[in-house]
Amino acid sequence: MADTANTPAYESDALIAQDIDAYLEAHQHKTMLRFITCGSVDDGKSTLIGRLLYDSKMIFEDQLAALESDSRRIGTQGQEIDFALLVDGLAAEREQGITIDVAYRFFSTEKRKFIVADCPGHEQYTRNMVTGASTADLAVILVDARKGVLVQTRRHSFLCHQLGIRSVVLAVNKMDLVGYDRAVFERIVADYRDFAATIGIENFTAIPISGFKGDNITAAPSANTPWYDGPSLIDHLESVEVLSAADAGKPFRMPVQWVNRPDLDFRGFSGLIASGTIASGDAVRVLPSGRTSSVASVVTFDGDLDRAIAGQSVTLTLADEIDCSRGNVIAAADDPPQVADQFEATVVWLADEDLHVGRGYWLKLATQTVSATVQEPKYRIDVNTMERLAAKTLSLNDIGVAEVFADKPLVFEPYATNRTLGGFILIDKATNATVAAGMLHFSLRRSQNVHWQATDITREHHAALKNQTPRVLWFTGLSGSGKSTIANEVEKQLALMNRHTFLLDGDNVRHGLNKDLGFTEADRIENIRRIGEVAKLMADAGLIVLTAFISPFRAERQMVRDMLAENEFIEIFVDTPLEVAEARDVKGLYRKAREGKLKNFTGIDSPYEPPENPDIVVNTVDMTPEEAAQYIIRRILPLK
Ligand SMILES: Nc1ncnc2c1ncn2[C@@H]1O[C@H](COP(=O)(O)OS(=O)(=O)O)[C@@H](OP(=O)(O)O)[C@H]1O
Ligand SMILES: Nc1ncnc2c1ncn2[C@@H]1O[C@H](COP(=O)(O)OP(=O)(O)O)[C@@H](O)[C@H]1O
Repeated sequence: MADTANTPAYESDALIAQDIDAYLEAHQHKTMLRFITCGSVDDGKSTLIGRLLYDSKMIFEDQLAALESDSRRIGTQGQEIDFALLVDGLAAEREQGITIDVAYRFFSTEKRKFIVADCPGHEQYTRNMVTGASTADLAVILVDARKGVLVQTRRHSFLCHQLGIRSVVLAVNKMDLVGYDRAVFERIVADYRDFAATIGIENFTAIPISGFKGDNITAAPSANTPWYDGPSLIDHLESVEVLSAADAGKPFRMPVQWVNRPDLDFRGFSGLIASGTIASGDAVRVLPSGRTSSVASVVTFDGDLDRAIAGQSVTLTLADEIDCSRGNVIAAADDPPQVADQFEATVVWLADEDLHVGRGYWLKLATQTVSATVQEPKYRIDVNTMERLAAKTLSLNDIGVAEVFADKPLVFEPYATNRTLGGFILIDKATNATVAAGMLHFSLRRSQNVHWQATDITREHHAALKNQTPRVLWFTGLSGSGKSTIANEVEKQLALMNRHTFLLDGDNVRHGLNKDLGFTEADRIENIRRIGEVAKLMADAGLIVLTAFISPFRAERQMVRDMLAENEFIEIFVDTPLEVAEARDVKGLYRKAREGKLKNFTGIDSPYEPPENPDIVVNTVDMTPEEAAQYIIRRILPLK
């Protein structure tokens, strides 16, 4: 009965049949609501989605594809835009190697278009939910009326709130199985309200439904719930304010995606408006440089606009020739976002491999990409109990709060204010996989107060005074491979050639600067990071630096290479087999490690990642230290 009673009559069917152009035109101007459905497998999520699609006479994806090709054939573009939105999001994530188990479905009613992210399964729930929720405006939290608020309900609500979803619908489903009992509904709503307040959800809309029978899905109240005086689910989804509308009221921000320069006469900055509105004549500021100008024109594919708003893709031309490139943000001149390089953030770990504290990852925020490290988490959150737990690292599906340090300033806003400029992902530099999603809270005050001091005597001056080209000769290899012995020999020979050098090794680093560090993975990463920074300063001072550390991980050696000028970093692999180094056992450490008296020993129970493309390889089985040194020097000459 509810089935037929709730099925509305749709004009769109007739319109599609008679005048596809008119249909597409009307369709394109409807607002779009992105929402996520959360619930356990048996909460009736699939039934509900099926019901929504069915009752709204959903345009099935294959029909949409047919429509799309039809529209192409008859020269209309309207339909393609929406579909691309759907497909693009997925493609971008696939490129980043993330496993997505989120099904996105598209449907539309007379009033609005919808994209619903359906995140099935218990396994890897966090990863799925983060993927689905990060772009959603609203969450439908499904609760089985027979079971009430469960641990999953709490977890899903918490995650949605963390990801910035501010519209929550508590859909109390399977009301038919509790006899449409008002008291049951009200008790669940009261329970949920108590919980919601503890995690910061201030309000939500509770609707008693039956996905199976169709009660209160498209029309309310259903005859079975005369006591309910709220909207039907569809009514609510059609009328709730969408995020992009809210974003339009905020200050103007547009991350620059690319500089559009078809010829010498035109230079425009293209991007998607993240918030606010823009019109020609508006004063803008380009960040991080802080330069100001005003908008000369707002250009789109279909011609110039008087005004553009959040959610639109536009090209801006400016009145002045100022520097502005991909990754910059064009913002309201009098209300710009912040610029900083150190932050506190919530980090959701999405990869099988744990977070390496201190390792450099690519951080992508809007159109900006920088190298960044995550510090040891302040805590991680048990998503079932909301408890804060101590953590040394983050594992798959963990959510933690940690400081994040970027190697360059980022234009940002707190995620709670602006999802586009506050949300980021971390990418493993070696595998290119997305390993984390994050939400910036605020910048650390110390990062705002540290500024680069431009010095008059440049690194070029320093090098010229020493009459040499600075280099960092980075020796890497197992303990006992011969790094120190050979580096020492190289330094002696360079000294004979009047070169200005400095050898960094365990004796002068691990006993001083790094005496607080041991041999855990995180400590080794930090050890190499600091040594890299010191080597860089010394190279800036014009020196030829030699370093002799195991430096077991490719990622950190690459990090140091990236820190230095082109061709300055020379990776020298002291390629001594483990058996040989172990037989030498200069300090007796291999024996101790074999006896289990020394943990985390490289080559025994801690990994060594040999270089894939070292600049120089030396073989200490066939070469004496002197020969190896000679060979290295020949390879690095000339040094002027
Ligand atoms: N667990 C464990 N694993 C490896 N090495 C150990 C360990 N404990 C102490 N040592 C001694 O410390 C030296 C290695 O320090 P490094 O700073 O080169 O190591 S790392 O680059 O941070 O991995 C290394 O010196 P070398 O033999 O000169 O390489 C060892 O003597
Ligand atoms: N061809 C060689 N090159 C370097 N060291 C060698 C060679 N042959 C033997 N050795 C010996 O191996 C040991 C290497 O130790 P060390 O230089 O401290 O290694 P690492 O710094 O890599 O731990 C020294 O005792 C050195 O005399």
